[in-house]
Amino acid sequence: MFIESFKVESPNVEYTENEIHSVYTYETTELVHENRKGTYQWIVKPKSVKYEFKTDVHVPKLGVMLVGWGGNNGSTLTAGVIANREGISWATKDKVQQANYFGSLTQASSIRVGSFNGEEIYAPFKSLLPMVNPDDIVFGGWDISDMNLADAMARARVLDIDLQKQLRPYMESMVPLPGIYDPDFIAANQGSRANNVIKGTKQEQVQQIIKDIREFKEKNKVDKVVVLWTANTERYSNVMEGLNDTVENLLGSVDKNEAEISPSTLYAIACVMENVPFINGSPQNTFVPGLIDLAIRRNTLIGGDDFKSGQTKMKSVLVDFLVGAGIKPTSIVSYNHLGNNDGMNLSAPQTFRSKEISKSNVVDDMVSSNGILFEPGEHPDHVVVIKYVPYVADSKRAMDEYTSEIFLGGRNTIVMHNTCEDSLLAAPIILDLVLLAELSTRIQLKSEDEGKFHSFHPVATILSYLTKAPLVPPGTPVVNALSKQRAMLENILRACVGLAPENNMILEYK
Ligand SMILES: NC(=O)c1ccc[n+]([C@@H]2O[C@H](COP(=O)([O-])OP(=O)(O)OC[C@H]3O[C@@H](n4cnc5c(N)ncnc54)[C@H](O)[C@@H]3O)[C@@H](O)[C@H]2O)c1
Ligand SMILES: O=P([O-])([O-])O[C@@H]1[C@@H](O)[C@H](O)[C@@H](O)[C@H](O)[C@@H]1O
Repeated sequence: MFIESFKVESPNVEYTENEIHSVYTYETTELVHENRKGTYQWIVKPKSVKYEFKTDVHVPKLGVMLVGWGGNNGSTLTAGVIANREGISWATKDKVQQANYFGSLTQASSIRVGSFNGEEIYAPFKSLLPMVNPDDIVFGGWDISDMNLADAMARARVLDIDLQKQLRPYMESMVPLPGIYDPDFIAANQGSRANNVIKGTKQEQVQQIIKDIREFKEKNKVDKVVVLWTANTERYSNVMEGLNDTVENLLGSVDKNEAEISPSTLYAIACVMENVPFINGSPQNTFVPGLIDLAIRRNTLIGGDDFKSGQTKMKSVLVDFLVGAGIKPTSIVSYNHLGNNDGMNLSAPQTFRSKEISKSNVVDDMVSSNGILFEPGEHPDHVVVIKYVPYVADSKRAMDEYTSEIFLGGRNTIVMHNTCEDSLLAAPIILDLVLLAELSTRIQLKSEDEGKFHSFHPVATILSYLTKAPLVPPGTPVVNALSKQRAMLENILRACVGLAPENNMILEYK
């Protein structure tokens, strides 16, 4: 059965006018490796840690500024939110389609809250904690192309024509602000659209971004801004001592107009200096060490990298299933072709390499979790191929082959064809990223060993379900298995309202 909302009644949860305050016992383990009677043993000790969570229930008026606003993802997301807000429906060749938020975890998925009279009871994921209603988001942003959002939507060739016609009046007045353009970091084929760029030194560009954010906030009277990069994939920046390895060196390099500081890092510096969350939806290493340290120093949320939308999302499910079932993946070949501008940009070797890295590392944690199947350092053959085929446009065609070893020397091969409508899959993920980033900045926590409440670590691992290459604080394990990432996110939000983690035991019926 599905319910629309619920309230937790517990001595561990207090709802006040300003916050939800919960006391939560975190059950974990402590491991020791000790010499017991002459032999070393791994000892696992269950451990309980008391936490308190406080969630500010005042949902802000949220402004979202997209870098690459005029792109396929940016225009599709903007269009989708307007269509939902205005309750637009449109004719397709099959039926009259209503706007929806399908593909958004926060807007279209559910959680189990218990059972009632022998029936499992589920509620909307978004009913866990007060979240921004996406219909209320004010969009803005930057693009190196000056095309207005209505024309950008048409250029993207993602949405039905009848929908586009109804949206045009809302979007034609939306024009991206000039962006920071550096041809050295994206494919040369992007140069023809770069007619809307910020001139000046890197420092002047950073200051312009800061000014843009302030003016956007003032003009739209928003309480908070979140900035998200959905611009083209850049090549990796070289990380070098003295250049970008520390805060001082990074900011010094900007002052010296060092060529190796990328546009995405400049946007991120501006956001962190302005205490505005910055999320990287692409695979490049925007977050060089100096920037991570700057975000930590200023306690400003950063998150990324690279939306996990289709082929890789499936991979983080399938490999988790195989390894979890004791089946040994030995060869993974991921091919796809696409014909949008993203694909055209990725046709350059240096930008493709950024994507190849994020699409390849996604199985590392699952492989290293099973020493029965894999020797230390052993991993499946893993190949990623991306081809640019203009005709298919945004309708990316992914073809995967997973070969595994099974019982008694058997072989299992899974072949999959997955038509991922890239922007229609990515847009809801962008929405979740900005909504969850905003929510997480309203949560404070404190363990029994800590004297005062504090925010989550600025490097937002809570967003990892939505990214191919989760950005984590130094020394933190990277988890890519989709089910674990979703469980982590849901269980943290459950803890904020004093609900135990979903353990799927349903002992009541055992
Ligand atoms: N399913 C998906 O679509 C998906 C999944 C994962 C990652 N991504 C990443 O998301 C990004 C956007 O994808 P898309 O399909 O919307 O691409 P797109 O090419 O349609 O849009 C990118 C936009 O960014 C603009 N741009 C480029 N450099 C800029 C800069 N420095 N400042 C401001 N604007 C700039 C371009 O003019 C373009 O309008 C890409 O990096 C892509 O790899 C997409
Ligand atoms: O998320 P996913 O479908 O695995 O990966 C996608 C790639 O397959 C595609 O080639 C690229 O253009 C998209 O930006 C996205 O990164």
